[in-house]
Amino acid sequence: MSLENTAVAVRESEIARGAAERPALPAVPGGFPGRVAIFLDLDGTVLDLAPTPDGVSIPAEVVAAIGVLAQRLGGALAIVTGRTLADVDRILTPLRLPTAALHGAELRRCGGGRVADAGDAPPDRLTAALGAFVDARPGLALENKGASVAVHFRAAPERESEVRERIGDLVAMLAPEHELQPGKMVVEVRPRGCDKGSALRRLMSEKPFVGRTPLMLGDDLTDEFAFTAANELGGASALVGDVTRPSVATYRAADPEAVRAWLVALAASA
Ligand SMILES: O=P(O)(O)OC[C@H]1O[C@H](O[C@H]2O[C@H](CO)[C@@H](O)[C@H](O)[C@H]2O)[C@H](O)[C@@H](O)[C@@H]1O
Repeated sequence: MSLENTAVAVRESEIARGAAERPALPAVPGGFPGRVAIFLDLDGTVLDLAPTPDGVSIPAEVVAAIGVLAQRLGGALAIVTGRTLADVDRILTPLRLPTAALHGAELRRCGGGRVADAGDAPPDRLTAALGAFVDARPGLALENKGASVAVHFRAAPERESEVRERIGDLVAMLAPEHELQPGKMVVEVRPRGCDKGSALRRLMSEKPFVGRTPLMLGDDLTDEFAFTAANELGGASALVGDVTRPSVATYRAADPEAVRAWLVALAASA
């Protein structure tokens, strides 16, 4: 069965089921009512989590498989991530895929055309206050991404509630046009209204995605926006990892290794 003609059906009854009951991502996405479009989150989905943002890597054969799939789908394969576009391009070199970066604040359309910047950077006074907060607490790290800024506490997990509380207060005081995006051992500040769901919908409204059936793979809270969008557009979604929290995802995959194997197998299938 060719990828173009295969698919996955969304079953209403699967929505919000527990992870254990969610069916595994099919080896080949069968059952979609039309041609598929694939949307991939990176960290925790395609990439194993690492101690620091720079510590991630991806096997060359997986990059190659993603490239093959993108070509086979007529370009309808996009990255949907909290990372910057520059980071995505560095990690997936030499690919230049359609990408919603910074939770959708940066958007690159298929063909590498126009990059839309939907969000302003948080004000300097907020970044400075976050920097001072992080500098005073060993184990915390600031990741300044332009339109979005992240405070990582992976090396100091005991500081989680302090980080959440303080950043919440600072954003309310200094950057009310931005909002908090919690993630894995991280709290991010992103432009209000920029989320992965809006980004997926925007890509789906344009060639070569328009008219296709979206399948979104992700692992984190931020991916729930995109799961909802994919499901509502008649597609499906897969939650990656040993996740027990409620989710609207319709499928599951055990871990990033399983996702990488799935991509390689899909690319190898005729
Ligand atoms: O949307 P994603 O592609 O999943 O990106 C989400 C964030 O990923 C990165 O942070 C996470 O991964 C790091 C490397 O594994 C890990 O050290 C960190 O604890 C995780 O939160 C990235 O640094 C962020 O900018 C992304 O928003």
